[in-house]
Amino acid sequence: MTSLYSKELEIAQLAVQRASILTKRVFHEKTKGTVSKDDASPVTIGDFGAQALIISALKHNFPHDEVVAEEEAAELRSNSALRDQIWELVRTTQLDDVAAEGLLGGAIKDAESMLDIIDKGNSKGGRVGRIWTIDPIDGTKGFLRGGQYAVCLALLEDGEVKVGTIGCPNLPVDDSAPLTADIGANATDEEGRGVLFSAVIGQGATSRPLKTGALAEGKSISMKPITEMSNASFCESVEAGHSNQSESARIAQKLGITKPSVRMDSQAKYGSIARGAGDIYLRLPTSKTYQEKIWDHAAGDLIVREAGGQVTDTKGNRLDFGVGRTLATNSGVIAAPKAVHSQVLSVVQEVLGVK
Ligand SMILES: Nc1ncnc2c1ncn2[C@@H]1O[C@H](COP(=O)(O)O)[C@@H](OP(=O)(O)O)[C@H]1O
Ligand SMILES: [Mg+2]
Ligand SMILES: [Mg+2]
Ligand SMILES: [Mg+2]
Repeated sequence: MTSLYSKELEIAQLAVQRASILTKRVFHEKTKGTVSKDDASPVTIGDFGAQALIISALKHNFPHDEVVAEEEAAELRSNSALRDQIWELVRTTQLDDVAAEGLLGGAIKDAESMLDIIDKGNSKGGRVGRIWTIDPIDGTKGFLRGGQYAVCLALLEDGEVKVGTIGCPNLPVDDSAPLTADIGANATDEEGRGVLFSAVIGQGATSRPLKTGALAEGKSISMKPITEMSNASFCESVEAGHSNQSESARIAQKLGITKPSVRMDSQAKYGSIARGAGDIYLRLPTSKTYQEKIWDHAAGDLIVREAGGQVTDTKGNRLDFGVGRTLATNSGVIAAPKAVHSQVLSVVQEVLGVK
């Protein structure tokens, strides 16, 4: 393995696999340690634990890189019961392949170190240098419902996404399985579920079964060309508060799309269109003030573009990951195969009244 970013890709994939094991364990626990964040969104012991395991692996391999991660340990420093619950999970979650676990640097020393590691995800981001961005559980609401969720990791270099990995424990392994709305209670551990999507800039996108040890062999994936808009399928968030679902319905109708939208949580949407299970992903702003977070989009943006897609905001600009922890200069997301992206964008702009 001598290609560019091969070590980063291998570590990212193994780190996402290990964190995914932890999230699946949490899913089966009766109490998920759910607490409400300042913005009223939920976070669970799975989010904190997965973030600790991923940052630990990154710091072991790339000690000088910065990290922008979603969660912070402040709440855990004043809630030792919650801290101990997370520590128990983190302490006892490993890959079941000794060599792979060794590559990630093995276990974290103790509960205090775990809190410090979680807080190493506090970089401000920006346009200079190597910055990893982590969403330890994307779609936490989906996770709690037993629907789709994703463990997401991407490497930015000078503001550009170079490596992206998304682990989707509840998506079918089969790339050709049709896209289905999965809003909950379909749950984990079913045979044939769990997929890991990845991409490296200039090297294409892949999918492989999500394993508990060494990496499975990957297959190249690509977006499906849309021959008839009437047969296209588009996906969007389950959450009406995250994306305007009445505007998306009007856009779909104007495009001639006849199927109802497929609503699923998390960056599983990006992975699903990248492998041709779906065609278009729309995320339409619900407020003028909300700024999308870089960890919600970085891996998906690269995976879709490397699979033959285009990703822009509603103004037609590429997502800019170099402005900080948020996509402060962008609004919404339009992801579609390259050949039809401009057609989709112009209808989006017409319906939203965007110049
Ligand atoms: N008002 C809002 N508009 C758009 N996205 C929002 C939002 N409030 C929260 N989100 C983000 O939406 C993400 C989930 O994406 P989706 O809606 O596609 O499932 C959440 O990620 P987390 O679950 O990691 O917190 C959260 O960051
Ligand atoms: Mg969150
Ligand atoms: Mg998220
Ligand atoms: Mg999250």
